[in-house]
Amino acid sequence: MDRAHRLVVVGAAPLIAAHRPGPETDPARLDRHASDVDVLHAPRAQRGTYQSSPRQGASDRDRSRPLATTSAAGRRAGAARHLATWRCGRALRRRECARRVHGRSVMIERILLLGASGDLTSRLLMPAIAELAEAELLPAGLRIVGSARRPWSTADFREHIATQLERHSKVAPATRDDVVRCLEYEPADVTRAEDVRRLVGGPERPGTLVYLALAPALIEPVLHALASAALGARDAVAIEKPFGVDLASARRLNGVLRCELPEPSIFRIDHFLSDELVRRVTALRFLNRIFEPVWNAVHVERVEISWLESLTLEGRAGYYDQAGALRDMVQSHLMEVMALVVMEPPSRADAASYRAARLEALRAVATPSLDEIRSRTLRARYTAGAIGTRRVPSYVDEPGVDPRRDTETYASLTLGIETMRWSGVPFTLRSGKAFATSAAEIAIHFRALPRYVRDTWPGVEPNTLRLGLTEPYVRVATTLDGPDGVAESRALELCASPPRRSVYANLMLDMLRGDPALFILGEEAEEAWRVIDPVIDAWHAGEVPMREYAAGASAPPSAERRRPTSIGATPQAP
Ligand SMILES: O=P(O)(O)OC[C@H]1O[C@@H](O)[C@H](O)[C@@H](O)[C@@H]1O
Repeated sequence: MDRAHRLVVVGAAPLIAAHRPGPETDPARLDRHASDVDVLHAPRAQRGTYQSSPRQGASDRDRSRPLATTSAAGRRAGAARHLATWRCGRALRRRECARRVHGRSVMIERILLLGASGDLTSRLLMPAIAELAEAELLPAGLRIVGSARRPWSTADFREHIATQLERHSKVAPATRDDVVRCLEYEPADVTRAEDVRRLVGGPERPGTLVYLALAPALIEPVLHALASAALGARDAVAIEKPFGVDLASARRLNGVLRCELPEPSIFRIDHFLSDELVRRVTALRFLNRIFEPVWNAVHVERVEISWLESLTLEGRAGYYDQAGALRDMVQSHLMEVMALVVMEPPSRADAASYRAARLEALRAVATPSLDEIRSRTLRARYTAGAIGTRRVPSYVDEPGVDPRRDTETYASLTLGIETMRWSGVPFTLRSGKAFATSAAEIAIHFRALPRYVRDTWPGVEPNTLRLGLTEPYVRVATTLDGPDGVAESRALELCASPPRRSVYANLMLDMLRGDPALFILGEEAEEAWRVIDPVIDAWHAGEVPMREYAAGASAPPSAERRRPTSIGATPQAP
């Protein structure tokens, strides 16, 4: 349905209340209902705005903006602003949002950090908030309430965060002091509904972002506890990855979340999407005419997305030994990066279209068959070695690792995409820990030139486009006519500007602005698990042998060095 035809019901509160899920609600009915109706953000107990869902039409941001105004003139002005913003596209909207943040008209007035004594809060969240404070991008008056089991007072929490900011943040001491002064602390057991209700507060509370900075095992119980706190239209929830441990658990989490909040207020975090380097892949494709015409199976032979790290466990065995490289990196981050390479240009410059295009890309990934899993996936684990001068023990000897879990520290798989654009092109995703150096990039390998060209100009190489995921480079291997008619390969290199803000500052800012574009949809998480679940099952069943590589290796295990051949459908002729 087009925006011009949407139905706005003023005073729909009783209608909404009638459809709020109760214990007796049939989930199937609710799902059906949820797919054709969106409840817009309007202050609870005031006006309700009820709209038949355009799916592709309205942006999530537009949906989340309260439409209720007090006078006809105000409503007209609001509508004009609304339309202008919608027409001007994402770039302008971003600027407008920045003004709204400065102008204090953002919805989020309080951040409730559950898991406030943990590593994520100290190392990433509070430094991100401090970075935004230094850039004057925090809404004035923002309150930050930390909560964890520790029986701290607010003064204890402030002292703890001040020390952590000194270690992990580069902001000026005055900013640090300002941020610390915004902090409060309330001890709680966040798996208990009454504790969560107390933390969230009653209906008159400020618009609250509930940030679940918690261990994966706590997410589901905490979401159930949160369900009893009756989150409202001005609230939002942020959830870190991994989103579930398989398809079934991701569906369960989505079920709870969708009963509580509209999709644009659920921020499922995949921090790679907020990384300015990763985001460049869509800018490169959609803001330049020269790439899009060759971005398809006619010209591209294969695509590799690699994320190799020199990091090892870094004290995270408790989590990592249960996850492994496939769940930790491939199911979430690399599948999302692949979606950015695969997706069609969004039909509009708004969050809803952008997310829908990513989701469609993931939907098109073929579920690998057992034969494909045997021949096109690889798992491996590091053995003792050295990374530079650092001696590294075998993964199985690392503290906290249970060798019976058979956890991989390197995973690679080659997938096929069932679309007209990509049919037949193998996409290889690989990630691993304990390599000699960190190397992360997207490599688009173009098809070879016709044989007579290769015969006439020896040395001619097919083009490869490489995008750095941790370094701001874009390189294209090109060929020139060298002396004596021998082809010379040269790299055209674009050195893009370094990122402006840290990844967590970006994602925190987007949440405060209420912009969900760079957060994953529930269905995206489910599609990624659909692809990965059969691989996990086959690996557990011993269908693919565990290989080894020495810590400090400079390349993936040798079994993977073969080029993958066409996958799924027959490739189109070059
Ligand atoms: O380099 P970044 O941004 O920390 O991202 C990589 C990390 O991403 C995390 O999500 C993974 O759990 C880590 O294992 C990985 O090291």
